[in-house]
Amino acid sequence: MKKNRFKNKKRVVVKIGSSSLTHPKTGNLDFIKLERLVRELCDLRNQDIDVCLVSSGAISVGRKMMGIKKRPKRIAVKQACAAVGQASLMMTYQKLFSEYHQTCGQVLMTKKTMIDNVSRKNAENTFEELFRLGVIPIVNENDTVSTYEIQFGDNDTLSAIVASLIGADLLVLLSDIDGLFTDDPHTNPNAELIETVEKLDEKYLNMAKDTTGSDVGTGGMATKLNAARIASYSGADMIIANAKDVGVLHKIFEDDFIGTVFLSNKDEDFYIPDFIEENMG
Ligand SMILES: Nc1ncnc2c1ncn2[C@@H]1O[C@H](COP(=O)(O)OP(=O)(O)O)[C@@H](O)[C@H]1O
Ligand SMILES: N[C@@H](CCC(=O)OP(=O)(O)O)C(=O)O
Repeated sequence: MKKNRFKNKKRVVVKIGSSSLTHPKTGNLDFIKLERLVRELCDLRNQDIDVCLVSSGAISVGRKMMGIKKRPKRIAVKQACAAVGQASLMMTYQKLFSEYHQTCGQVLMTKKTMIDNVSRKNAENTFEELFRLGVIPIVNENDTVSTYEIQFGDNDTLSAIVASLIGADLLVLLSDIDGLFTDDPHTNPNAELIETVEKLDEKYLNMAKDTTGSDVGTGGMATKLNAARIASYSGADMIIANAKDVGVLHKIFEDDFIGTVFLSNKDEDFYIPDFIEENMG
């Protein structure tokens, strides 16, 4: 891989998962982690990089606020949790971003937003305008209205779709693990970290299990590889890195980090609505 590959990236999408935003023991928000994340993102903005955050956590935060101990299965319960949790999460983000004089905004999407030509174009225009104004959009799935037929279901995929929509050149998935391993390290202690994936073929897809390492995560490594496929076709590099030190974000731009890099392989014929219809219909 070329040295300094990430130094000149202009538009980055950063996704953080629920398990990385909350303390595993209590399920409460990890304010220190969030504060550091926000500082890192503001510093990227200060370098004139367009930044978009895809943040999970609505359901887990809402679940905690309403004292629901078990992971909800019923969709209506998840939606109610998301209604409460998303508002609270945004309040926290706005407070933290304002400490760095950074404006942020909320964008909630469903699969319909991307399939319908008018709403997709509107979403694209909104993102462009937010970037022009120097705002950091914070994206999540619109969980409160998104039933089975219209949901992405996981934010790894959503973040790649957003990266594709806004023409990002880098997608970073901050996870509870260092990157893609040869097998799930939680079940196989001999699993080894893969540093670079040049071409995402069967060999890698077979390594990624859909098991999640936490009580709040969705999709495990399988959805991350799906995201890598979308990002790569769209012309964005993708990195999986560990959210335990969110300082990894500036280290990426300094080319000095631990993680898995999926190199972009732009496909000029790649058209996101077709991909969604064909693969997630
Ligand atoms: N090949 C693999 N390499 C790394 N992690 C894997 C692999 N297969 C499955 N996993 C699991 O995926 C988990 C990360 O996905 P997930 O729990 O959805 O995290 P997040 O909430 O950070 O998105 C890891 O903790 C690990 O248990
Ligand atoms: N949209 C959901 C998160 C879905 C999701 O992919 O969660 P995660 O695996 O924690 O990134 C929420 O905000 O609770």
